[in-house]
Amino acid sequence: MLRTPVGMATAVLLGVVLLLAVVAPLLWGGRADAVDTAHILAPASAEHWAGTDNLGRDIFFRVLVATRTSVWLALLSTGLGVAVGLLLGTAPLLLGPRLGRLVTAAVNIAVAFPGLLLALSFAVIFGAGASGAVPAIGLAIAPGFARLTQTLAATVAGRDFVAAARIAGVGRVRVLLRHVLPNIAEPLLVNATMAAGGSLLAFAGLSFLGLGVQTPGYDWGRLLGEGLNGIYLNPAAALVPGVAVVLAGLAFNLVGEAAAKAVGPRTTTAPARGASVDVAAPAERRGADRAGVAGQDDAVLVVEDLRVSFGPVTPVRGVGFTLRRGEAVGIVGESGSGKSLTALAVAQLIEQPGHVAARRLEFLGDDLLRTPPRARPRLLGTSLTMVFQDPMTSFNPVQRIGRQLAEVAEQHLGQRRGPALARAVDRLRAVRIPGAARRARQFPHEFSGGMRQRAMIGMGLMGEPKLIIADEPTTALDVTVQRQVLSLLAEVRAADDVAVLLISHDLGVVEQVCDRVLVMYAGRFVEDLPVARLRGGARHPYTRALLGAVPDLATDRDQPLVVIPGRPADPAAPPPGCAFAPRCPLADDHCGRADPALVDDGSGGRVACWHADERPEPVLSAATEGEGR
Ligand SMILES: Nc1ncnc2c1ncn2[C@@H]1O[C@H](COP(=O)(O)OP(=O)(O)OP(=O)(O)O)[C@@H](O)[C@H]1O
Repeated sequence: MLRTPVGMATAVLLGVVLLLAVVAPLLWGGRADAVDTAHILAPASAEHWAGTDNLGRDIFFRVLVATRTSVWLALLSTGLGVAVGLLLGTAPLLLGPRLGRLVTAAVNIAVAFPGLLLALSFAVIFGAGASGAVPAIGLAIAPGFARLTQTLAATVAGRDFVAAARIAGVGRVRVLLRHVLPNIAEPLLVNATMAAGGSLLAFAGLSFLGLGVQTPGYDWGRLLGEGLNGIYLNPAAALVPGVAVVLAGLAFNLVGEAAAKAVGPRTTTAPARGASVDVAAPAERRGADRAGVAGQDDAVLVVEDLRVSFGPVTPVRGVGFTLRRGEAVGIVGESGSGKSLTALAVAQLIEQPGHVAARRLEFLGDDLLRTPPRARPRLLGTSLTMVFQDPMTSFNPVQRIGRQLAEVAEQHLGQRRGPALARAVDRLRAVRIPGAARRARQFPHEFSGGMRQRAMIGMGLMGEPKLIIADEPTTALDVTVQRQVLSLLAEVRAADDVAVLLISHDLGVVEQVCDRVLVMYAGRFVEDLPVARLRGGARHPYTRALLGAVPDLATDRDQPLVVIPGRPADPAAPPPGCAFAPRCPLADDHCGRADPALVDDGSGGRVACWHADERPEPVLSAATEGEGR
């Protein structure tokens, strides 16, 4: 913005205002206070450009000299308002959801009062004078700023890189300082600068009403009030301080945009390209013992009867599976079937009002449900890596890639900045990022989607992850890059014996990476089978329907695409009996009444269907309007 004529003019204007605030009292303080009884209330003239006041003092010089008091008091009250607003706005993040809700409610009530009314009320409470007006205006602008901060912080707090940081065990304050605030700095700065312009006007208003600066002190508001008394004799006496207030306010407002660009250019320029992976978790020393314990039965993750609910709605309704060292398991299913919630529940990332319950939820032998909440991030942060889908939210856009990787080593391995950065470069090299040292100094938006994903896997390798949870990691990538990323995942898995839980709606991706497939429908697993048996050996009508809906080279392009008839079950009202029954051509009355359990078939698979052993007619129908996935 500084390169544009308007931006430059605004910056110059603010520069002049600030310069005057510094030098005017030094240069013209004497002339502004010089009493000239021979020229009392003189109109504007060549000698006195804005006339004189009732003591014959030059109004123009008084306006110049008043710049310091006006600007200084406005900045002071803005600083106070911003500080209080930031504290209130970030309280929900720091205090947790319950106390946070109280603060949010208080802020919402305060925002409902008009700012000017608040300022006037506080000014009366604190008493007339600058020392009362500063906190009055500060407290009046704080609620608006708090609301803005809350909204912005909540948006950023829900993004994947924050979830990633939380898995990695980064504390609340650090998450706030390193991940949340830098990403909301730009709009906050714009708002703060505009608030300074507003404070300037508010202060002028209070002084004008006699509640602000008191004699013998003076600011623009006071000069404006005095000038208005004689406006018919000397309009310039009111006009000049009025113009000063407007110009200075305008300068603050317009320059906010330019300042914001200077502070956070990366947040505004980060483009969206490709998907990405998130978080990392290294292993610390005790991870080795833990692996030994887990090694007895090789189980990395044991899940039994896992349920995730939001109030009366239970989108995940009792799922169970075991993941062993080096094993790759895929969860497939239509959108909304509960795949992501299952993964988030394992990573302990379900937020209130969500509730997670399970008969067993063990990671590397530790009972996650019995681990105190404070210890969970530490436990997971050392051995769990999460790879998210959304390319825009996986990395913190305002931190260099190398720094973000290094943070993991600093946090969990206790490494110093230098060695942690060296390790970050080494890990980037390990995931085949060309020019790793140079790339480590770049920001996420300078990486392509595929590179960002590889970098995220590299972040996972900063330690020694035992489990990688990848939630649709390649959905946003083109086929070539997708293949590279999947190969990398497979390599990491093979090299370090890492277990992989891959969430995908793409059966092809699951087939490429996984040993086993869990087919999810309406919050339950309906089939669990080895990948080798997926084509040809699937027993559940839903699994077969999913397979039938994937076009292959033999698919007749002249025919409409095959879809699964009907709509996925509503998690708020799952049908009684088998949830798939309303869409299943094999369904009978019994299916509509009784929900089949997931039963071991004795040959390495499990299926939940009353008709699993029947060879059904195809459950597919041609696509019709309003139907489909
Ligand atoms: N925070 C939440 N509050 C209430 N309901 C939620 C919440 N998060 C998810 N759900 C609901 O839970 C169900 C399962 O969501 P989930 O994200 O696990 O589905 P999914 O199978 O991963 O789908 P997709 O492939 O589209 O991500 C959906 O119906 C969703 O609307």
